[in-house]
Amino acid sequence: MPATPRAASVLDEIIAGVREDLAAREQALPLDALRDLVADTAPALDPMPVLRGPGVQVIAEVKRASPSKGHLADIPDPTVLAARYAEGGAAAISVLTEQRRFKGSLEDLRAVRAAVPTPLLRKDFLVTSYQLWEARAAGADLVLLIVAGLDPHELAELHAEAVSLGLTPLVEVHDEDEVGVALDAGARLVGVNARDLRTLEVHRDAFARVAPRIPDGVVRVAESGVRDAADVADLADQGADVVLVGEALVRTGDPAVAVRDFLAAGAGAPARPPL
Ligand SMILES: O=C(O)c1ccccc1NCC(=O)[C@H](O)[C@H](O)COP(=O)(O)O
Repeated sequence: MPATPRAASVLDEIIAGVREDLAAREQALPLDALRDLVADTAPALDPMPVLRGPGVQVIAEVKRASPSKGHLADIPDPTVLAARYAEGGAAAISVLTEQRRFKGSLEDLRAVRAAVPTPLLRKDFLVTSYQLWEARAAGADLVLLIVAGLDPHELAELHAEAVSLGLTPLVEVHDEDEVGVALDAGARLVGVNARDLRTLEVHRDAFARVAPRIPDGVVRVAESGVRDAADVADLADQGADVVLVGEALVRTGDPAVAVRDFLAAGAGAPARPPL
């Protein structure tokens, strides 16, 4: 009997849209021209020394909307929010550049780059080398690579190319099995996303379950569903080096104060030793 085809997950649908938009951009700006832009771009910053701690560090996200929550916040000028994050002490700023579901853009990333000196993460669904070059040309220092969105060979290739461009890849996993794939690709910065990108369910126990599989010298990031300082303190106890926070920060009255509160809640965490 023929196997029943698997239903497309939310992640599959997002990536299909990303590939369509990407094709249009590649048409408008061929890779050679993009490489020329990168040649004129300042080298990427290395966020790893700060992300190792001591204390839980914060990656603060510029996030207008999401597939799970819809509209989150009006962010007419992302540089204003980014400046508040930097003032609060964020170790890095994540800028969503996916347009269809998150209402972000590469223009947001370029604008934030021009406004703050903090390391920047291009938060998107990266599936091709072209997007790494785009990230670098727009001033990103880090890129997200999602294990569930790539086959292991593609992941390893993109990881190696990102590193050769000076980018620091944040390799995202959701379960224990994906940790092995991330490490095989060379990951030194692993994010455990509490949100299952296939269903959008948030599993609050994900970090506690998955983090023990991540070796000691690898920096561990807890992603998604962090609501408040108490969550940061719990994640610190579970071995998180970094929290990546979107919704709670874009919805708060004062993002600088919120980042400071999160840093204070995780201040006791020890530094992660080098690998
Ligand atoms: O946020 C979503 O709904 C989402 C859905 C599908 C793919 C990715 C998604 N989010 C990307 C992220 O990783 C989060 O923006 C990030 O971890 C911050 O999460 P939160 O603090 O819960 O806003």
